[in-house]
Amino acid sequence: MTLNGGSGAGGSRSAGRERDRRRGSTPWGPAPPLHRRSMPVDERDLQAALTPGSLAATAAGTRTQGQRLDWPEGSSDSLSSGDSGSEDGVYKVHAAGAPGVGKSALARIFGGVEDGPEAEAAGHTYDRSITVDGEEASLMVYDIWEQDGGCWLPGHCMAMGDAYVIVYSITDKGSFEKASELRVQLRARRQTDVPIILVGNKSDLVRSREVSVDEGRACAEVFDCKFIETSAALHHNVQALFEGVVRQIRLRRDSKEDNARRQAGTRRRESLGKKAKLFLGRIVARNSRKMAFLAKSKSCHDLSVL
Ligand SMILES: Nc1nc2c(ncn2[C@@H]2O[C@H](COP(=O)(O)OP(=O)(O)OP(=O)(O)O)[C@@H](O)[C@H]2O)c(=O)[nH]1
Repeated sequence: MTLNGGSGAGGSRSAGRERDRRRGSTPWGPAPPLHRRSMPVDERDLQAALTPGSLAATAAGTRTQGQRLDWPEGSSDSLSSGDSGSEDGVYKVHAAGAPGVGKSALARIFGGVEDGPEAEAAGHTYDRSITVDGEEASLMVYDIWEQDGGCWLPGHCMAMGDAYVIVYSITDKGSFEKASELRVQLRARRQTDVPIILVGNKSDLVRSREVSVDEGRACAEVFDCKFIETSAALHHNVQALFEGVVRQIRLRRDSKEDNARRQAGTRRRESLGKKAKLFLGRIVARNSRKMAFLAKSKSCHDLSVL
């Protein structure tokens, strides 16, 4: 996030920033008039905000305020009364990446916060309810990744996310390499199958491109995550990114439920002969491994499939 030496959490956070490390940036115009959904946080606020109760309360507050939160253009998103699928009702999404790649810009677009002085005061956490594929989801996007590659609360950042958006700038090879590092660190910390989306931002800066689309896609395939290129400046693919995040979380949730159902079914079939059971199990496992491999190797750019 572009943070001037302001007050509060934002001010202290920005104190050690090395602004000249930012690359390929051009000023961009104000965001379309959206409802603002952000809040300033400091470390204590964040600790409190991370408790399941307060997250649920935030989500509930979002709904009771009854505001409609629209994407910029041509969106089918709307506020509805349904529940989102995460345990506490809010999907927690972390934006990570090297300095100056556009994490804050993307988060602010999601939160509907306009660029400029208002954004400086807005804080680093953005919540919003969106409807994806006819089902409402509440998202809390955390833009709290520090420039030294850590986070205000590293344990929390790595442990509490329902999804991670690892951003690099297509104009900065170093940020691309950093993204791979982060991906490795994240997988080392998170044993669970948490969705990670690799985001090549600043796709509008075509002349300064240092990372090709193919390199981005290949990296996502190697690291087993999803891939999308965005331009926060042009608001290009930002909606697709956050809708994709929701779809990825849901797909994993659904696949866990399927597995649980399959296991329950297996227990019911215990009366079947042992040999037949083993035989069927092996065929199913072999097929699903094959299918998973094929799907993974072809679909890193498709955020609507696993
Ligand atoms: N041209 C262009 N500039 C962008 C884009 N996204 C962000 N920027 C600019 O890049 C600079 C850094 O953006 P930020 O959103 O502050 O980046 P960040 O990753 O949050 O940076 P830190 O908070 O320092 O980690 C700002 O000047 C933005 O206006 C983009 O898609 N295209």
